[in-house]
Amino acid sequence: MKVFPDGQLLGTVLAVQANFYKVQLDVDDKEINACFLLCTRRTRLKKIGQQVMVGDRVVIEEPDWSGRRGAIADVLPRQTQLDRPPIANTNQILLVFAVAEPPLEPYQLSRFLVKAESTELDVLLCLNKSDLVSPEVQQQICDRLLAWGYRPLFISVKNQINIDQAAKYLSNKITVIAGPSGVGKSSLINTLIPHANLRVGEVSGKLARGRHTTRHVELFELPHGGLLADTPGFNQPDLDCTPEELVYYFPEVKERLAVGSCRFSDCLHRDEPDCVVRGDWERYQHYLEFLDEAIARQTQLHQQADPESNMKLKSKGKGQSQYEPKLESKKYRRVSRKTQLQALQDLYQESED
Ligand SMILES: Nc1nc2c(ncn2[C@@H]2O[C@H](COP(=O)(O)OP(=O)(O)OP(=O)(O)O)[C@@H](O)[C@H]2O)c(=O)[nH]1
Ligand SMILES: [Zn+2]
Repeated sequence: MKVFPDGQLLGTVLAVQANFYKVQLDVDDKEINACFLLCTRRTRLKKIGQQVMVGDRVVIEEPDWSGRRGAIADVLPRQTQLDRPPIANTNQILLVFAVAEPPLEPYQLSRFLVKAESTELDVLLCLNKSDLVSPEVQQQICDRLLAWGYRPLFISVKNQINIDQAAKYLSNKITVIAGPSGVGKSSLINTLIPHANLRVGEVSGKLARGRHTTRHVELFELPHGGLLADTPGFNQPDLDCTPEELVYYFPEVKERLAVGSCRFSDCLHRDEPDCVVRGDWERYQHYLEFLDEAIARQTQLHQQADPESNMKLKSKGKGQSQYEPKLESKKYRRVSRKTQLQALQDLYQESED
């Protein structure tokens, strides 16, 4: 256990309930069983408005070992922050799809991938139920996804194929699992973490997923280190990026943009001349469809906002000012972490609808 000279301890918040935080203390020795304390938040943190989230790295003071209690004295700076689900320090998203039952739909997979990429976290792709298709079909799917810029891991929870490999990807990281309904996410979590006890194959009433249960975010500890959070099943995630950002969420196009650039800096890669993106790559049609959505969404937002929202007030000196169109600089502006990480929020909202 890491103990600071003044008796402080370091740990990770696994769950928040009412005003209590379940904190897993860091242990140096893997043989020692993880140690949990139920903690409160120091008044000083409340006063400065410092929230404590699931996933936060925290400093614990005054541990009471017999009562398994402690107090959170400080929160270390967050590396990442998802707002819905509210989880700090997530490293990656594990996208789970099935090769069959339900059938693998390229358009739906593409949507999930773009949504996941928009968080700017690492994206892992597991294709479950590989027991249901031949090795030849798996190879075809694999070749196709390689061209999309992804190397999928074929697994079968039923036949315990490649589960160790999947576990390796997750070790010592904080991972959020996502994917459509019925692909085997709960089955995978249960096989990775037997004590998680998620109910499998029920349409409603699942732990933390049912319509009528209170949203409860919890990180489950993986046996070989690392933490895993479940997300509710959802079928069509909403894309909420801007038209300019969209293209960057297709890994197979990033290469084209790395070696060349379009004639127009605000090119949306539809019918503009001298465009390096337009071409015969498989998901170009998906790109065009998602782009239409993003444009429609942006137009709607502009209409709701101030009518002068696409104009900015420019000072002309001597107290005078005048409206001018805003420059299209968004494409080269890196989107703020917060905006990117809000992308997963819809997964939660939609499942609650
Ligand atoms: N053939 C086969 N069936 C599987 C496999 N993994 C899970 N299943 C079955 O697929 C069904 C759905 O599994 P779940 O784990 O509930 O799927 P889920 O992704 O958690 O579904 P939601 O909770 O609706 O999001 C269950 O009947 C499982 O028994 C597998 O590897 N092969
Ligand atoms: Zn272009």
